[in-house]
Amino acid sequence: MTGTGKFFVGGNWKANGNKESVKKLVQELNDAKLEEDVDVVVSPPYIYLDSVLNTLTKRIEVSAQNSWVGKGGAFTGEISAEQLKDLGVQWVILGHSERRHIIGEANEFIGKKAAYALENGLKVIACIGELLEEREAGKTTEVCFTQLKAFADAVPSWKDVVIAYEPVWAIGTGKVATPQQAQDVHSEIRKWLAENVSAEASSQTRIIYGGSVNAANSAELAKQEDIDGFLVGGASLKGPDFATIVNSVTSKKVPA
Ligand SMILES: O=C[C@H](O)COP(=O)(O)O
Repeated sequence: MTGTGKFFVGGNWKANGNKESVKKLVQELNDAKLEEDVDVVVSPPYIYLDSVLNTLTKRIEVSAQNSWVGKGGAFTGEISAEQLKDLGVQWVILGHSERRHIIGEANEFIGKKAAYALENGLKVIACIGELLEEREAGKTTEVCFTQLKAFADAVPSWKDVVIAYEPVWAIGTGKVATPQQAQDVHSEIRKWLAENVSAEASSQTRIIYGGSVNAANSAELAKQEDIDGFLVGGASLKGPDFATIVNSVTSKKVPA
């Protein structure tokens, strides 16, 4: 089984940066030479979204790192999907492991967020992935499928959803999954989509990998048939490194 979707690379800046470093990063991205056949998205912290939208090349789309579960209102500290849309934001990352495991967001809540974001015209980067102890207990696919099902139960369509498989043990640790480890899970996710959603969702939904992706390891990962791109954390804070990861799409074209 192989996906047919366009290669996709997202840069999740998390809660990093300040006005000066964001300006520098935007400049680096504007100067970068990016392969054409890749969807490129960056995700700055909320407070920099507006300035990034106003200064970043339109070649690159912009994502929020979270959004509120429903209509905006009396929810102190939250940002609604309507507000993100109003600003011109095109994407939102939902279900990131840092929000699941540090903030405590649950599957059903995340699924509702995805449905509400889609309903309001945002595209969704839906994150799933297992903890180290879950992998060691042989529960990787069980955990991923449970998280996937929560999205599937809530969203009306997968057309505007990209799935990011991010094993938690690989995030920010420098311990990247091997290309084979990532490929095995991606292939299981694609099979799950075929069996539980539709053949169309299975072939067309991009399944991207996240977890210690960098400029040195992205080409090998990109060669795997079910890896349709990346969600990059730390390495997305350096424009030239992020551009190298985007351009690893060229190794996809070389038969592995
Ligand atoms: O959203 C991105 C992931 O959490 C990966 O982060 P990382 O590349 O710093 O490991």
